[in-house]
This record gives sequence, C-alpha cells and structure tokens, in this order.
Amino acid sequence: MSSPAPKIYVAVVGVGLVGSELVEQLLAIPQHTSPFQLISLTSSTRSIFDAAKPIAPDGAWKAQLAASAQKPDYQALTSQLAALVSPTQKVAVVDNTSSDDIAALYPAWLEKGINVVTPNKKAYSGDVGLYERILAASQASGARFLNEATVGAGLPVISTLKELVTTGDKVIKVEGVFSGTMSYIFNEFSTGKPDGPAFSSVVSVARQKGYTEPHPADDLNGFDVARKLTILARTIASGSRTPTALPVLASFASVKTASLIPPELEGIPTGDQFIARLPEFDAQFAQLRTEASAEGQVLRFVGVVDVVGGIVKAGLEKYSTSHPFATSLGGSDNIVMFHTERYGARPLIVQGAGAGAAVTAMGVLGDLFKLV
Ligand SMILES: NC(=O)C1=CN([C@@H]2O[C@H](COP(=O)(O)OP(=O)(O)OC[C@H]3O[C@@H](n4cnc5c(N)ncnc54)[C@H](OP(=O)(O)O)[C@@H]3O)[C@@H](O)[C@H]2O)C=CC1
Ligand SMILES: N[C@@H](CC=O)C(=O)O
Ligand code: NA
Repeated sequence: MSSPAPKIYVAVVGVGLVGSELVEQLLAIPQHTSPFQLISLTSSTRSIFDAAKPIAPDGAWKAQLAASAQKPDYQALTSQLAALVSPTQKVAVVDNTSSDDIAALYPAWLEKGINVVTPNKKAYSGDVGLYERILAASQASGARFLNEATVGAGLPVISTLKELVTTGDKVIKVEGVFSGTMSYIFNEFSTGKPDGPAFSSVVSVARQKGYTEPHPADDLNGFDVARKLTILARTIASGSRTPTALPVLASFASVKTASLIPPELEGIPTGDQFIARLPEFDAQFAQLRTEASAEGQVLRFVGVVDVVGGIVKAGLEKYSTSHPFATSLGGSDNIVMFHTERYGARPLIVQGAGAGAAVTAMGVLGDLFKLV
C-alpha cells in the first residue's frame, strides 16, 4: 500500500479582506480531509512561520499573528519554503496583497519549485519582462502559477479561457463588464432614468462593500479593467497554437483606456482623500446619466479583447435599456462573453458576482485545489 501524498504546505502573504477570508475558508476544510497545511502568515507588519506546527482551526490565527514579534522577511520566507520543496512535497505561496514588490518575487519562488497562487493582478498585467520571467520560471521548475481570481474574482474566467485555447478553439473576441466596482456603480447609478443617486455616494458604498481596490481611483481610472484585459490577452497569446493579431502589450498601460477620474483628482494619494473630494464632480456624472437616459440608454464600463482585430480597450459606453448589460446585471456582477469559432453566433457567457471577499477567496482556494 502506498502512503497518501503529504499535505501541501501553504504560506499566505497579505491578510486583508480577501486574505482573511481565504484563511477562514482554508481552516474550515475538515482537518481529516484537508489536503493543505497552513504553515505561515505574513501581514504588512508581522509574520509567523512554523512547518512543524501548522495554524490550527481554533479561530486564534489573528491574535497569534498580532502577537508575533517577527517582522516580514521575504528572503527568509523564500529560503524556508524552498527548503521544504521535494519531489514528494508541494509548497504554495498565496499572495493576497496588491503589492508590486510581492509580485516581483514570483519568478524567484517559481524557480525554487514553490507554486504561486494569487488574486493580485500586478504581475501578470505589469511589465512584460516580469510576465515572461514568470512563464519561464514556471516552465523550468514545473511549479504552477495560478491566477483565476485576478479576472472575475471566483468566476471561472481564466480556466474557461485556457480550456478554449488549449483545446484549439479560435477565440475571436472576449468582451464584457470586468469590474465589480464599475458594475455596481453603473448598475446603481444609471438605470435608464434621468435621475438617481449621486455618483460619489454609490462609489462610497462600493468601497464599503469591499469591491474596490485598496485605492478606489485604481478602479475609476479604468486601470483595474485594463489589467484584467492584459491578463486575458496574454493568456490567449501564450496558449494559442498559432500567433494571434493581438499586440504584445508592454504592460496594462498599453491598453486604450478611458479614465473616469476628473483631472483635478489625479494623483490623490489616499483613498479617503479621493472619496472626500468626489462629490465636487457629481453634477458632471449626473449630466452623462441624463444624456444617456434621453437616448433610451444606460452607461456601462466595458472592456474588449478583440483577438482578430488586434485591439484591447476599456471605456464607458452607452447601451440600450434592453441590452443584456442593462437588463441582466445587478450588484457587483461581471459578465464575460467569449466569442469563438466553435461557439459561433451565440457566445459562451460567464456571469455572476465579480468582486467581494467570499467569492474572490473561493477563486483562490479553487486554484489551491488544482495543485492537489
Ligand atoms: N476585493 C475584491 O473583491 C477582489 C480583490 N482582488 C485582489 O485581491 C488582492 C487583495 O485585495 P483586498 O483583500 O480587497 O485588499 P486589502 O487592501 O483588504 O488587502 C491587502 C492586504 O495586503 C497587505 N499587504 C500589503 N503589502 C504587503 C506586504 N508587502 N506584505 C504583506 N502584506 C501586505 C495589506 O496590509 P496593510 O493594510 O497593513 O497595508 C492588506 O492587509 C488585491 O490584489 C486585489 O486586486 C481580486 C479580485 C477581487
Ligand atoms: N476592484 C476589483 C476587484 C476585483 O478584481 C473590481 O471591482 O472588480
Ligand atoms: Na475568475
């Protein structure tokens, strides 16, 4: 009789909204069936690591982390995790931050055989050099880079796209509403009526509900959608059997993106300051709503990866009040339409909540299960 595979060691970096929920979901798996052992937690100020004594499902992890005298040390964490990797022992780091510095560590982790799972969009949508180093390191060591939650949170967007591409379907266009924040804002703000709630108030609620990026301007400037489109474009380009017409994106900044940030609010350092000044611009947004309503239309922030036309773009568009983007979206819903050769005139559609801690952590945990 062969003995069962050892449990996968998991180190979690970033315990904010999504990270805390992920820890709770991981620890809620019944111990006798769980394929994981949570051996390390790192916040922006503290860290704990003990491979011999995994974190227990007793609800004490937050207090344990808060009481730790150990400061985050990523060089030490990398060495400690690398020392655990063996042909029979899998190790994974989950990055739940939105940090560029943590994203820059992925190639080093992957090179050492440490799997990387993340909802953080920074690496795969950032500088093309980092993206290429991630692919090369993963290919060289066999360690996996899994990022389902970076697009559509827990919705099966990346896995669906990978399956379409690897099975040889030809993706023609991927389009949709890719931002939970933008979806919530415009579902509430622009319903087809000429009036409604103030723009700044719906942005504040989206933030309170945990949909926005740590700085809500990263949603409103369209960068979050541009990052998601970059991830999709790169996933298509790297998996396709033949070259596509898609441009090689130097980074998400190469995506044609129409920002919603009033010029006066560009560069405001904190989310709180940004939210405080947003009401000054409510009248401008209300005017857009009134104009759309007069044309029988609603406002929606959409993104397109046009594989055949070689175009990747994001911006605010108007849709008839009978269009699916107007009729079928609610809350933080994302809708993603995959137009492909096999699906013909009726696209494959994925729809549902595209932001929020519970569904995002589920997407991350789902990726961890892909390592089992
Ligand atoms: N919220 C959502 O609906 C979704 C989020 N995501 C992505 O998930 C990630 C997390 O989002 P969310 O939980 O909402 O954001 P939060 O701001 O709540 O959490 C991020 C956490 O990362 C911590 N952190 C920052 N830098 C470091 C560091 N160097 N080392 C350790 N910890 C660090 C922060 O700590 P501190 O606060 O002390 O700085 C914070 O607790 C982001 O990349 C986001 O884009 C993806 C899909 C949906
Ligand atoms: N801020 C993002 C969170 C998920 O990626 C969004 O609103 O979609
Ligand atoms: Na997803």
